[in-house]
Amino acid sequence: MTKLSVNINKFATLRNSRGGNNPDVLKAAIDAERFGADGVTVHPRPDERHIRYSDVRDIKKIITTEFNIEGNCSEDSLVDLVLENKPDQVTLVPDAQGQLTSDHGWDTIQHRDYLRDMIQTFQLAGIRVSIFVDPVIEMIDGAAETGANRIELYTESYAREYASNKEKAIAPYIAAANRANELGLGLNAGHDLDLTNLAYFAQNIPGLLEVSIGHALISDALYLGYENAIQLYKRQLKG
Ligand SMILES: CC(=O)[C@@H](O)[C@H](O)COP(=O)(O)O
Ligand SMILES: NCC(=O)COP(=O)(O)O
Repeated sequence: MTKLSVNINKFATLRNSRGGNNPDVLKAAIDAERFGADGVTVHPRPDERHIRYSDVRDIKKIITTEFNIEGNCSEDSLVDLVLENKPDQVTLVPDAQGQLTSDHGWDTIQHRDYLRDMIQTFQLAGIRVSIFVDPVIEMIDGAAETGANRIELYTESYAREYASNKEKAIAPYIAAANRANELGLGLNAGHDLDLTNLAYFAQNIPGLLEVSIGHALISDALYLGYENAIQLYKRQLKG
C-alpha cells in the first residue's frame, strides 16, 4: 500500500500567526503517527514562515516513523540542517526565495551535475534522496542520471484538471511512473492531493510508494473537528 506522509507545515503557520505554542507542532507530529500516518513531512523555508529549523530538530528527536524533509538545497543552511538531523529522506525542491508554495519541478537536464553533487552529499550521510519533478519523460530520464533514489511527481496539474477530465489529468503521470519504474527510480508524489482526487491517483499510478499531503488534509482536519470543538466550548458555558 502507498504510504501517507503527513505534511505538518500548516500547524506551524497557525502557531506562528499568534506567537506562543498553539497549536503544538511537535504534538501534531506525534499525533500524526498515533493516528496512523506512515511518516511526517516538513518543508522549512528560509523565512521560517511555517516550520522553523528548531521544529525540525525537535521532531527528529521524537519521530518513530519516516521523517521527510523537503526544501531547496541551494540554501547552505538547509543542507546543514538536513545533515545534522539525518532524516530518512530528503526531497529536493527547486523553490525560489519567498515563493508562496512549490510550483515546479527540477530541470534535471540543466541541473544534472549540481543535483548529482548534492545527492551524493546526502547519500554519503545515509539519507535517501528524492527529487521533485514534473511528469515529463525527459525530466524522469534526467532524474535517473542524477543518481536520485526516488522522484516526487509534482501533482498540482493533476489536481487542477481532475474535476474536468480525470483520465486526461492522470495520463502524463502514468507515463512518467512507467518510465520511473523502468529506470529503477522509486516513486513518490505530492502537492494538492486531497480526498476527491487521491484514490484515483493511487489506484492508477503503478509503483507509487508514498504521497505527502498537507494543505488539504489539515483543512479537512479543521472541518471534521469543527462541530466537536464548538460543542465542547458550548458545554463550558452551560450554567
Ligand atoms: C514540495 C511541495 O509540493 C510542497 O507542497 C510543499 O512541501 C508544501 O510547502 P508549503 O506548505 O510551503 O506550501
Ligand atoms: N510534497 C508535497 C507536500 O508535502 C504537501 O503538499 P500539499 O498537500 O500541502 O499541497
